[in-house]
Amino acid sequence: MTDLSTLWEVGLPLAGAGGGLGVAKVRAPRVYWSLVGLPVARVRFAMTYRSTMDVCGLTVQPSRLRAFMVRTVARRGDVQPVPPKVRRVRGSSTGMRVTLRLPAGLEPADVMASSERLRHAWGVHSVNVVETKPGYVELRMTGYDVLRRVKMPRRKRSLGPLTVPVALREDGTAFVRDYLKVPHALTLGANQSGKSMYQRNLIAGLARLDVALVGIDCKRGVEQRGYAPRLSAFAITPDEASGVLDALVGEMEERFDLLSEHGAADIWALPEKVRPVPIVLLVDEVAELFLVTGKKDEERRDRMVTQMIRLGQMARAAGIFLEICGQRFGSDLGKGATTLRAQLTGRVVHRVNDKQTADMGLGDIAPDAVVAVTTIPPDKPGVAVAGDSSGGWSRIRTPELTATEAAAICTEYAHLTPALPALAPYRPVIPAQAPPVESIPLVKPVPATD
Ligand SMILES: Nc1ncnc2c1ncn2[C@@H]1O[C@H](COP(=O)(O)OP(=O)(O)OP(=O)(O)O)[C@@H](O)[C@H]1O
Repeated sequence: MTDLSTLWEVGLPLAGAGGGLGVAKVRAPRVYWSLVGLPVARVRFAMTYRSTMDVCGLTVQPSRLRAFMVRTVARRGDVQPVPPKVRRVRGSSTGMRVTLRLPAGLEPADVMASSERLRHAWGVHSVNVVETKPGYVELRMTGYDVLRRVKMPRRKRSLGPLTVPVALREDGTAFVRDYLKVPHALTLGANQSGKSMYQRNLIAGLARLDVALVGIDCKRGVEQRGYAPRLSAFAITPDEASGVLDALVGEMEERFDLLSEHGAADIWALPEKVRPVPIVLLVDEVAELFLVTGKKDEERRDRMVTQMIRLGQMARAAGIFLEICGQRFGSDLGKGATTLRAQLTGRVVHRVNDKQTADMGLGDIAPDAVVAVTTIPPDKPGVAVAGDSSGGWSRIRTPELTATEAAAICTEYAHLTPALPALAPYRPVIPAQAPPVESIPLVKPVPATD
């Protein structure tokens, strides 16, 4: 009887706690990691650090001075190889970060090459190795798959004037679109891969900033219609798109006159009172701009492509940035496609249907990332590989945001929409009474521009 009641009193709470942790592991991985995973990982790391580094080949022979000190001062006969010095270990709600000082003879690439082995040795979900400064690397470990259910980290410091956190990286940090660092970008992906979700997150962030947004969506505006209240100009047909691109090039030339008047290299060097507002051009399904059905279309297509290339080559200094989206972007689109692509150095590639498309997106800037794109599973929409011209890349996933939520944000921040005289003919007309997203009229009749 006593045994039974002891079993009842002790066993039941234990079983309950075990069951609770099991549920937390699946339903609330952050809580589970903070309560169980992190303490275990810390102990495991501390106990196995030296041996793990040794078997991973991340140790070096000690210097002569050190060997001498060990033999004479510490009076030890055997002189052990030296692993990188652990400078800092920090836990977070998603993982653990360890700063290492590399001894002479080891370089960041050596540690990067062993990241898979380190991951298995310490039983964590992933280990990313980042060089923080010469001689130092940070091991960014995640305790669980943070991309399974995306929760963006809280912003600790204010980001720059033209930066938008768009997605979560697999190391638990925010993937930030920074227009001052990477002015023009390309987003690729097959149907249902998550391109629209990426654009929604981007526009939801941009809508809050002091920028003018210009939309080109030649699928009759189906994707961007909801953003209309926050757009300074909106084109839904190739003719309108051509007019908008001409107007943007005209605006760029005027801004260059202003820069040369003030002897400024870019708009950020201008006095605040004359500085024009930055413009972000969002192009949905770029292939629509390349389509031609006759001779007349061909002229318009060539003109549009030339204007986009000009913007890509020169518009950064004038504060005009390109954000282009499509399913594919290769030479098969037509003349000028690869020249334009070369200007778009920020790349985000979602799941694609073939390796060739992954190559189009990342082959020229981060060749190592191409294989990562081909392994994105179809049941994980929104997962993408982001690369930039530095050759670095990371796996990212956007948080879920519905079209209605993105439209509501654009309506909320509609008062920030600047009127750009050059683009006035393309300003969407929004009725005073906010209508349902589907019934927002699009643009005024477009005057002939040529
Ligand atoms: N980050 C994400 N997390 C969860 N679900 C997502 C994510 N991104 C996209 N999805 C889902 O995947 C589906 C396709 O997403 P989306 O419409 O963004 O893809 P797309 O590439 O724009 O497709 P299409 O080219 O056919 O318009 C949607 O049901 C969306 O809810």
